[in-house]
Order: sequence, then structure tokens, then C-alpha cells
Amino acid sequence: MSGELGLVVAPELPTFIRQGTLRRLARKPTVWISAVILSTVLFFSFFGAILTPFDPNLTKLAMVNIGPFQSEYLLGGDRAGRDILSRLMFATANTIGGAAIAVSVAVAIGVTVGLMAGYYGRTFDAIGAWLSNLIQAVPGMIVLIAVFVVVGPSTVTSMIVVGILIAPAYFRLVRNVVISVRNELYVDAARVSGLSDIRIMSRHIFVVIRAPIIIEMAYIAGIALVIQAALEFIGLGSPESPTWGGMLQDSFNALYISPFAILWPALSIILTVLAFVFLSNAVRDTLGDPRSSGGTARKAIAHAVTPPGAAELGEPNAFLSVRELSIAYPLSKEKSRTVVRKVGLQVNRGEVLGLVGESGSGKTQTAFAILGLLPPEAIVTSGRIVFDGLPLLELTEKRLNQLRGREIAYVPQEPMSNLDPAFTVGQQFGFAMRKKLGLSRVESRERALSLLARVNIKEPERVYDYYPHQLSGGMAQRVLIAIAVSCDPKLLIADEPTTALDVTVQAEVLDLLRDLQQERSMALILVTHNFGVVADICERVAVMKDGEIVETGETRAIMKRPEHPYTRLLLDSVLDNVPMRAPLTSRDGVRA
Ligand SMILES: Nc1ncnc2c1ncn2[C@@H]1O[C@H](COP(=O)(O)OP(=O)(O)OP(=O)(O)O)[C@@H](O)[C@H]1O
Repeated sequence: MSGELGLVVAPELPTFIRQGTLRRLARKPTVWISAVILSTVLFFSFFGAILTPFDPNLTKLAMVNIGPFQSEYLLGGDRAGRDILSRLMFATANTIGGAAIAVSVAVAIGVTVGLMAGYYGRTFDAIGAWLSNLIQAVPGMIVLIAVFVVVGPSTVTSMIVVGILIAPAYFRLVRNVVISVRNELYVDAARVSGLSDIRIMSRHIFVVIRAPIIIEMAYIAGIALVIQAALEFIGLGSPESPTWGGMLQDSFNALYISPFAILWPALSIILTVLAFVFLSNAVRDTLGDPRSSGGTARKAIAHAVTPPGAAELGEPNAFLSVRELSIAYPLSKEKSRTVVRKVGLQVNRGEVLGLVGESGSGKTQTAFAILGLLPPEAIVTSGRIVFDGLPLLELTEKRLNQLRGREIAYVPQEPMSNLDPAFTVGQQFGFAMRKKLGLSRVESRERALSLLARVNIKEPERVYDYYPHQLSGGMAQRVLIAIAVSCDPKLLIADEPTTALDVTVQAEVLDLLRDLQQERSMALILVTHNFGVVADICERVAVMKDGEIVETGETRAIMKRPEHPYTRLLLDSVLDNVPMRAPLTSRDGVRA
């Protein structure tokens, strides 16, 4: 990668990938053959009933069990003297319709329950798994026979039941895929941005599961077709609506008299099922892991909404005040581990506070408590957080969602892992601005382009259409910062925003953060383990060790006279190893 842009791929890549995928698919003969078979089947399922050469129910005594290619009945006559070709064409709609019903029911139930179970986990997951196990434990054929006895012969009913019986396959597939992505940073980032669960599921999660769902659909359609044929074959179908399975049973009864009659429905079933299976395999082999087209690219966002307008709750000068905050994680029923202990912080409007400490000292937990993003197992054992007059720990999730992104924004540690690989930079801007600011598509594009230019992205128009894997690490972090400030938040929390970047880019990103903070008079909490970064842009600093604030005060004062031995240790490590950058510049541009 070179220079600022550090581009790794041509901008046309996303289109190229799709065209390349289609080209690779088209090179496989099985795909062609399957596509031809399925198109033909689809054609006849729509038009078969009107194209039949004879009435499919017309019986002619002379044609009873007549062989193929011997009369006007091209494929011969069945044991009632009806034209086999006409019946085959007529039955296509019922057969494919039945399979479509089963697939639709399986997708509707399996995907919905799998999505909820994977995303929410816990009770949803337990209920979903229990239902799935229950359905699998029930002998399907007995259920189908029971339904047949109670409801009577009905292809629609039996295919609905088949759909329910197949749904666990979708449930497991979707649940597992969702579990593998629900803790991805870009999903967290979407939460931080204040997107609702429904939006996160439809935008960020569904995009991951849709490819496996579609691939699985072809398999399931094949399975549904086989089950339907089997049901009809054993007489559990409706004689009023001819299907290939029903024709199979009919011709089986006359096997010794008219051995060819069974060939046509059997061939239709076998070819269609094979076409479904081969097509599904080919698509999966070509696409591979549905997430892989983004390469190493990952996901992202950070932004926000709604002015609080609430009454001040004391501490009029402290824009953000954290008091006596303690956070613990349960180890067993009786024991828990405290990871943040009686932490107190204060950030004024437009101020930059550095939260510095070694890895594991509790910085991120403190930041997450402010954002309302602690994991469900975390227990806030004491404390109060007041932001712009609002008691954050007492707000509902909905209210926090409104605040996140608009009032409080977040810039995460790993830029690449925080951008959603499935969406372009422009789309990820749009999620934030259209929802939080109510901007139109055109307005959000204009704003995004000017923000991209502001964070020193060259050729913003091109980068706007890039997917994350086309960005260098530095560009990705700039994009994330631009998205974070896109809704003009009053407080920005940047969690080790430069850790994943190389040294020269680190300095540029810090400069950018400092400039944006000053331009917008944002309060900024900079979480870092590096005192050099603190010295660079923070007016005040709080030093954390083992979950506690051990020292806090003005950066200059603490750098001159650190009181706590741990602060001295942190300072020494910077002075020993890292060249210091230019001293802190105050907001009026005067060097301190
Ligand atoms: N879900 C969790 N369950 C149990 N303990 C956790 C959980 N998340 C974090 N912790 C613990 O909380 C402590 C503080 O973690 P935190 O992420 O706040 O550290 P940090 O100072 O931000 O470090 P880093 O710079 O490495 O991110 C750590 O000891 C960590 O193991």
C-alpha cells in the first residue's frame, strides 16, 4: 500500500466480483444443464395447464395403457386412458407449487426463529433449540398420516406440515451463522450508532445469512419434492390435484401392463431434484463462504441521535460525570470479579480527557458503561453516570439508542473490524445520517462527501463507493471517524483509535481527532495505554490501574509531577521508548 490512499484493489472490484462469480458459474456444465431443466419446469408450472395437447382428465378407452410413441398420446396413455404428457404438464404446477409451499413455510419459521435465537441468545435460543429438537424427535411420517386422517387429502396442508418438519434445518443454519457474527465489532458498532435491533438484523445480519438461505433453498426444494412424491406414492395426496408423485403411484399399479408409464413422472422427479441439488452445490462451490468476498475486510460505524433536552440533574458544569462506578462479572453463584472499582470521572463541554492505563485496567468497561453497551452478564454494582443532565444508567435501551450516535459517538479500536464488509462506505454513512438526522439520500451523500474530504480522504467520490476491503487501515479509521462525527455528537469516545495503525498514520489520525474536536467543540474521551498520545491531545488525564483511577488532573501538571508510582511508570515508558510529538496545542491555537 502506498501513500495516503493505500489502495489495494481497483474501485470496480465489487461489480467485478459479481460478474466473475457469474462467469465462473456459467463455465460449469452442470449449472447450464440444471438451469435449462429448472427453467423448463418453471415454464410448465406456469403455462403447463394451458399448453396441454389434450384435456388431462379426458379418458379414452382406446388409449388405456397404450405405450409411448404409438398414437396421438406421445408419451402413451395411463390406466384410465388419459394422455400422460398432458397430465405431466398439468401436474407440474401442483408439484412445484407444493414444494414452494414447503420451502416458504420452512424459511419463514426456521429463519425467523434462528435469527431470534442467534441474535438474542439465552431464553430465545433455549426455546428455539427445544422446539427444533421436538420437531426432529417427532416421527414425520406419523404426523403426516395423522394430518391426512384428520384434515383429509390435501396437498397444501401436507406441504405446510412438511415445511414445519423441515424448518429445523433452517433454524440450525441461521442460528449458527448469526451466532458467528452477532459479536462482530461492526454489529457492536451498529448498536453504538443507535440502530434498533430490527434494523441491525435486517441490515447487518440478514445480509450475512441470505446467501446460505438461498443456497439451502435449492436443497430444501429438492427434499420437499421427494417427500411430496413419497406422500403421493403411498396415497396421502389429493386425487383431485394431479402431481408427479400421484402419477408415479398410478403408473406403479399398472407396472406389468404398461412398464413405460412410470418412466415419465419418475424422470421428471429425478431430473428436477438433481437439477436443484447440482445448482445449489455449484453456487456454494463458487461463492465459497458467503462472507469471504470481502476478504479480510470487516465492518463498522459509529454515530448518533436526538437531543436530550432534559432538565439538568445537578452538576451543572460537568457535561459528563461518572461517580463511584463499579462493574463486576459473576464468577459463580456466590462470587464475582470487580473489574471497575468506584471510578469517578468528569468531562466538561469541549474538553479532551485521556483515560490511560495498561491493558485490562478497565478503560473499555468504563467507556462501555457510558455508552450503555456493557455485556448482559456485567453488573453495575454501584455508581451514577450523568450526561448532559441525563442519568444514563437509568435510561431505557430505546432512549440510549437515541442518544448513541447522535449525542455520544464512538470510534473503535480496530477500524477494519468495525466496517461492515457487505456495504460501501457511502451506505454506511447513510445508515447513520438518514436515520439519525432524517436526511434524504442526496443530502446524506453530499454530507458524507464533504466529511470524507474533511478527514483528508483523497478522491472522496471514489472512496464513497468503496467496500471496506478496498480501504487501507488508515483510510478505514478516517472513515470511521467521519461517520462518528457525521451527526455532530457532543461527546466522542475514541477507544485506542490508533492502536491498529502504523506510527505515521497514528500521528495523522491523532491530528485529525484533535482538529475535529476543536472545530466542533466536542467533548472527547480518548482511551489509550500510551501517555504519548495523552500528552499530544488531552487537556486532562485520568490514570487507571486494576479498575481504579489512581491519579487524575491536568495533563501538564501530571506530566511534570506525577504522584502515583504507576503514573511515573507509564510516563517513563513513553519517555524511554517513544519520541514525543509537538506539545499540546490549546483550543485557541497557542502552544501550551
Ligand atoms: N464479558 C466479560 N466477562 C468477564 N470479564 C470481562 C468481560 N469483559 C471484560 N472483562 C474484564 O474486565 C477487565 C477490564 O477490561 P477492559 O476491556 O475494560 O480493559 P482495558 O483497560 O480496556 O484493556 P484493553 O486496552 O486491553 O482493551 C479485564 O480484566 C477483562 O478481562
